[in-house]
Amino acid sequence: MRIVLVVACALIDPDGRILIARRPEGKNLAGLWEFPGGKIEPGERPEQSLIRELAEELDISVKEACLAPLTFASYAYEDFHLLMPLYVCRRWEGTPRSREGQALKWVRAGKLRDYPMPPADEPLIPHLIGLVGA
Ligand SMILES: Nc1nc2c([nH]c(=O)n2[C@H]2C[C@H](O)[C@@H](COP(=O)(O)OP(=O)(O)OP(=O)(O)O)O2)c(=O)[nH]1
Ligand SMILES: [Mg+2]
Repeated sequence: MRIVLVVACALIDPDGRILIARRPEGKNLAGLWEFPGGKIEPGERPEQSLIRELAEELDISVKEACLAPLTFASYAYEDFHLLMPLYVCRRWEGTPRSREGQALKWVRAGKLRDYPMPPADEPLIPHLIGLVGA
């Protein structure tokens, strides 16, 4: 089974809400809500990949010291095994805006279940509720 390493981030605003993004039509898992992030490219450290993805997708600038590891997802999709560290970040520069056509939404951790997410993400929700409350 091919292991695909993806890094993702829960941005948390001062109200304790979390940013999720809707996967575009045409991609796998289209229409599901995910944490911003993406695949690690050759030669990158995970934190570098995440900083790059957050700039590409959301137009924000994040310092490595502002990324804290929370937990990870490990999930067997049909054609690959996803291993996805989830970081949290409460400090960034700029205002997140969608640069790749994804719908964005700030939601309370206790409301994440109202937004269909990839199956890999579901076990992450209790960790976020534990961190910021429902
Ligand atoms: N960014 C992100 N990806 C997730 C989450 N949950 C989950 O199963 N994934 C999966 C979906 C994709 O298969 C992969 C993310 O990689 P990606 O967003 O860079 O890649 P992609 O397949 O959308 O696009 P591409 O680069 O292959 O064109 O991880 C999540 O919460 N955030
Ligand atoms: Mg992505």
